Amino acid sequence: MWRVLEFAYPLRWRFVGAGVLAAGTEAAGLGLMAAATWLLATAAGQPPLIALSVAIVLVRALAIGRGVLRYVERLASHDAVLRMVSDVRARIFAALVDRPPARRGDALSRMVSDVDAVQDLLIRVLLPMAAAGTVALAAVVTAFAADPLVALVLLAGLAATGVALPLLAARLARHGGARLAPLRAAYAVDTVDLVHGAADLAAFGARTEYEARGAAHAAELARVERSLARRSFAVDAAATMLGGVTAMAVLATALHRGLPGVWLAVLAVATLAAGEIAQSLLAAARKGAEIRGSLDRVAELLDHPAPATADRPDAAGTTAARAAGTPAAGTADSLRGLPVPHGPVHLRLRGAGVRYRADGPPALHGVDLDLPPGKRVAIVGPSGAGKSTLLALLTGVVVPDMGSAEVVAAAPGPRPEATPIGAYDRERWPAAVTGLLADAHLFHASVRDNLLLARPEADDAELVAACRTAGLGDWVGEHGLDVRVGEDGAALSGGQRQRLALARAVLADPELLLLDEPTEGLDPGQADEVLAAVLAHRGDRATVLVTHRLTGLDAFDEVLVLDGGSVKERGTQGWVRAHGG
Ligand SMILES: Nc1ncnc2c1ncn2[C@@H]1O[C@H](COP(=O)(O)OP(=O)(O)OP(=O)(O)O)[C@@H](O)[C@H]1O
Repeated sequence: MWRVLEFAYPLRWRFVGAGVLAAGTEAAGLGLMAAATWLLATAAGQPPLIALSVAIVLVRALAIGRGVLRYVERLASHDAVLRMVSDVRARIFAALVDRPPARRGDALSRMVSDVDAVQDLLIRVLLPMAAAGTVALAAVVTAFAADPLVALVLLAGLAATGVALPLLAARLARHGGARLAPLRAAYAVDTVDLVHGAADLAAFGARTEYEARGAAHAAELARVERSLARRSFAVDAAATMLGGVTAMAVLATALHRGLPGVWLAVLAVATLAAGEIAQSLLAAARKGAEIRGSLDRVAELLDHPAPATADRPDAAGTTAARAAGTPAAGTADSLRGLPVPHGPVHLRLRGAGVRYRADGPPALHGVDLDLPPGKRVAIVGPSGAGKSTLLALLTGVVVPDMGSAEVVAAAPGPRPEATPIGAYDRERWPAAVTGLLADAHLFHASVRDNLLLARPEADDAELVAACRTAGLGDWVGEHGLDVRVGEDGAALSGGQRQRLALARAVLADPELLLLDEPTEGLDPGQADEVLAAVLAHRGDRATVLVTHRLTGLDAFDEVLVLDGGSVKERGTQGWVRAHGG
């Protein structure tokens, strides 16, 4: 909680203002009850109207003031919280972007609810607690002025309702959350499996079994939720009863102490009202217990920016940032670095190795590769050989654990001869090196928007030309650029999806184009045609192609065969021909 509250510090006066308004609202409510009771009790004695006029004005003022205060308080508290949350959201987003894709999914799916928890912490937990605590204390102090013993009884009643019961409610909520979380997770997994896997479950006759499993989890979840709801209602009922008992105890004490009749009425009604304010702490305590996990996750994300490769505490992003002399990854600053060179770049891998897990085998090791401007390299190898990892080194998403991945200076200058790729401005690095990478994502937007991502200033003619190069020219001619592609390209066929992703890479037109199996899903004839068109478009600029097929590699200067993370063979065009390409 404290880590998250650091974001509230710059807005502290706004929060103090919101707290004062919240306390004012509660105080106005309590004052209204007390003043109205005094007015009714006094009016029963039929005094001259002049004796009641102040109370009448006060009741009106408090009745109107309470509504106005509540409105202004809502505006002020939400304004402060939304300012703070936008800051937290930006920091979390930056931390997530720096995570390796493999570790983003879970954090991403939770991000929305976890950030909402930050909002709830202030609006539903801390501000109500501060307001209720202040007003309850003010009520006790006021009662003290009437009679110390009455104040003591009131204090005991309010402490039981506003402290002991909320602690119990928070404990129950924590305990309940721990029981519900795995059941809800299982239920969510069942639902996703049943919806996304519906076709496969039907194809393998497993639908009934999966439905039965989902129904069993749902029934168990409902049973646990019912039992927790019963306990929670019992606490609510105890709080209501305690409010009544406190009011009666206050009344009895006031009678015993011989307080005047009007005071008896005012104290009894005001005690009931104060009890209600204390009861609102039950909801705050429950909410507090509910959002604990979310706050821990937010704090963890803010405190420990993820390394850029999976499960390696001291790798990638942080190494890159250190090498570049920039702050650690996870902050927006980590995206800044050296300016990306204009014009052709010369990249070089020397003994480069990557290890995703400290206790696992390296995904890549001892790889040497020279990529001067204009060179075309093909990387072939079986699945899991490390081909995509090699491309990730060139994009700077992954930083080598062993060896180096560097940019070689074109001419001697003030800079060192070679600079790590990770030292460059990550936002702008794609101008030098980018392409069609593994599992390219298509956005739930139009063809045009998906393409413009690569080059926002491109005009329609350039978009259509890129589509034509990728073999999507006819389709775009027929459907236009404004047709929407669906979630991750779901409205397109597999081949169209792949071609659109390729067109985007072609449009980006970097100095070094990376293509990770760009023709996957196309039949061999089409694949050769598309690859030839892309290479023709590239002209004499550098390209690295990852492929499973040896055909069509005549146009490449070097072929690298990767297996088990290391280079097993390397050759030139002659090598390809000798291997039947
Ligand atoms: N984010 C990751 N976390 C942990 N291990 C990973 C991660 N990415 C890849 N690996 C592992 O590293 C090895 C190399 O993977 P890589 O994706 O580079 O292979 P590839 O040659 O591109 O395979 P494919 O042809 O199937 O795409 C594999 O054993 C893979 O399981």
